[in-house]
Amino acid sequence: QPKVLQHGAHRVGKRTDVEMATWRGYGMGQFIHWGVYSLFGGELNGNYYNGAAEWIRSWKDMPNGVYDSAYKQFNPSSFDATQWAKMAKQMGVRYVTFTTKHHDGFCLWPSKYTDYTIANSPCKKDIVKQVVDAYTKEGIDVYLYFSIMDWHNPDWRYDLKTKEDSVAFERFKLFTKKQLTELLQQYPQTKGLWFDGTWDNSWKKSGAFTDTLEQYLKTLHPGLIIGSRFRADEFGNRHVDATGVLMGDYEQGWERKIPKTYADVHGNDWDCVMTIPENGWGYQKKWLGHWKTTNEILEMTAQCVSLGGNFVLNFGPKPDGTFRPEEVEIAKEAGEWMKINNAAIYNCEYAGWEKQDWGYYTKKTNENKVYMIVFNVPVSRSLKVKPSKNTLVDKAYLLTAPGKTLSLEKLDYDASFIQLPSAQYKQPFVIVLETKEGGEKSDEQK
Ligand SMILES: C[C@@H]1N[C@@H](c2cn(-c3ccccc3)nn2)[C@H](O)[C@@H]1O
Repeated sequence: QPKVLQHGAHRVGKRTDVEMATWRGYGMGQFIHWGVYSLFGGELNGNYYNGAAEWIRSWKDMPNGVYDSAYKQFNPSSFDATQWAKMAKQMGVRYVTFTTKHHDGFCLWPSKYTDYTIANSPCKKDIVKQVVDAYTKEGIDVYLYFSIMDWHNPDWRYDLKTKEDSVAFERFKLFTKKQLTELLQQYPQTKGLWFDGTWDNSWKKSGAFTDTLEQYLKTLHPGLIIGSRFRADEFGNRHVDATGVLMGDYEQGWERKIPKTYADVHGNDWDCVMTIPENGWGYQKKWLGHWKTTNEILEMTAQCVSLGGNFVLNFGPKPDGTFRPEEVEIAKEAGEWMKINNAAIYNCEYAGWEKQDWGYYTKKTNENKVYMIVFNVPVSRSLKVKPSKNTLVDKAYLLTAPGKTLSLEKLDYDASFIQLPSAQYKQPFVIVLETKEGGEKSDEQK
């Protein structure tokens, strides 16, 4: 493979513009999966599909005709985008990613390029517009999810084996470009596009097209943010090109998984998208397996921010447009915690301090402040703190009690103990460490 790629990454390292700096500081986001699949909720004739509910069309027990005519029942009587946006605002999320078209091809906006849209359902509302407008009004940035793979479009191909395949896929690529143009022109508040359904050979063999299309979209919409799941290089590599450079503005591979260490993120921007049940993004009548508690979700949020990323939690509204009670409760509880502690989540980054058992460090961007987000108080109530080299702790206090300085008992090897007052620690809490330069010079600085 040649040293210089024609259609690989065009930038090495993070984007340095203000739009990406805003994205980097979000901390917490919301994903929403809503569409025709929500009507089924993972169930048909009393049988439950044991895969992800939004994939129910691919279930062997789901006749295509049954699924493909179901949009005629899509009539969310209780849909209220303002209510959705207010719930999200209360939760403390700062961006939302909303499904405009999932793999099934049903468009939640009145696209001119297919009849399989909300305009031909009983609902008729421009759902995408209502969501974009309502969330933007609440001050939450909107990103649009778009599945390249489109099971409804007869020109979609999983692979390009014949001349006919290639002719059809050319039509499909043009259709895709037109729909994306439509979305950016009709919903200009959009800050980015979240692509999915790009793992098949047909797309991997379209590296040059993905490069040209991404550049076209960014010209159409300057500042647009697109993750690494969109592109392929001319050799069919995805996410990382043949020379090992990320293609995209952030690493978009962290779906239902969180990096273990900072090394795992390879210096890229990234976010993790996560479901509340173990799997399944669209509404599911019966959540199979474990559902995450609010404390688990807060710990995942802290974990992601501590490793320089954002945490995005998915909600799957019911066909009537309301949320499950469990989702409403999680949004409320998480919001109560975020209201008090969001300083340790918003506009924070990887601190680079040695991880301790009590929880996670985050560092306020462009400030000499490190936060300890404490989830596990040891029976000794002594929290070990070991700043990075050439950094000293000047002052420590609970975020909720800035006037009461916590004492640090010095230990060997540049570490200290913070002795917590005896109290009941029922909630995760935050300690603020005001830092200053000093201590032993790091190897590089000698
Ligand atoms: C954000 C999530 N991405 C979609 C997805 C993921 N996958 C998938 C495909 C191959 C391996 C592992 C996961 N298929 N569809 C899910 O349906 C949901 O939209």
